[in-house]
Amino acid sequence: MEVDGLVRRYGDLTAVDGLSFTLPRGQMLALLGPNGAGKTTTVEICEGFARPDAGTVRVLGLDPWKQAAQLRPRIGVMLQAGGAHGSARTGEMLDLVAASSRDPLDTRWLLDVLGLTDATRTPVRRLSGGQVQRLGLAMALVGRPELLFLDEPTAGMDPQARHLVWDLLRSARADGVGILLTTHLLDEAELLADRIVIVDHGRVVASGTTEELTAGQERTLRFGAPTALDLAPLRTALPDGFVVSEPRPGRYLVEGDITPATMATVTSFCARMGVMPTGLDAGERRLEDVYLELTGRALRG
Ligand SMILES: Nc1ncnc2c1ncn2[C@@H]1O[C@H](COP(=O)(O)OP(=O)(O)OP(=O)(O)O)[C@@H](O)[C@H]1O
Repeated sequence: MEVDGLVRRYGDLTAVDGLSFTLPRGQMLALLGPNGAGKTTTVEICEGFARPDAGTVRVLGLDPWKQAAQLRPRIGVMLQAGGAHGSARTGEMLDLVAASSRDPLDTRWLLDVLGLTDATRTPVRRLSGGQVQRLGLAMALVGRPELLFLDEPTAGMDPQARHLVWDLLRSARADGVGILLTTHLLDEAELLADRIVIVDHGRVVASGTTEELTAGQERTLRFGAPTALDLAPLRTALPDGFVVSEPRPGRYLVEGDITPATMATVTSFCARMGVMPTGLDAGERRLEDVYLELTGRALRG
């Protein structure tokens, strides 16, 4: 899937402002961004539900707006609201979607995999929030899509359901299914996605693998040990330019270009002193740190 220079306006508002990214077949890409960043608008255009004002979009080699009828049977869409009729029963709803696809998965098997067998005869409106989400995922998967669009798929799910869904998405990807995921759960993106695209104000502000986004030389190393250690041997053992201090009793800080050799020096110093370092931490940046640096901490409307 290729999105190039995508623009979408609503009156005076430019919701998507020249957005570009690619999703290779069989990979999982996470679109991240604050509320109102333009993610849903982008995904709707890729699904063929909305028309772009400018730019080009190719999904499975097709133009999603002009060739929507050809594209639809090849993609699976999981909507935030679930997309199921409230009065239909869970099993009936899934059967209905299955009946409209050429080679559907076995619906009983799918309900079982998603832990919905006991809810087969339950009207959709009586399902819990997490069950509705799982039904939505079943509806997206039942037609054996080549590409899956998932809008916050695990929002409102308990940890058990979330792990189940993650496993299911990993096995779909292993079967060659491409996945475009939007999520506000940065640990979910970090855990699952091959590539991350961070969007703000309708533009890409960063993209790459988690490792690429969080890369950079660490500048601090912290560890805990008994208070008032004699730090002179550690200072001697470290290269010039390193600063070693005990900013709080029992918490030690090493500042400089932290490398594996720095770690080794610190642990062998501790061994010589006969102390056990605790919480040895090289100030590793997480996706959340990068995300907040790029998009700020201010709340969005
Ligand atoms: N049909 C519409 N008419 C007018 N404005 C719209 C319409 N759809 C979206 N917008 C506006 O476009 C902007 C982008 O919205 P969009 O739903 O794409 O953001 P999002 O990144 O998906 O946000 P969220 O994380 O809250 O789902 C927002 O300011 C939104 O209010």
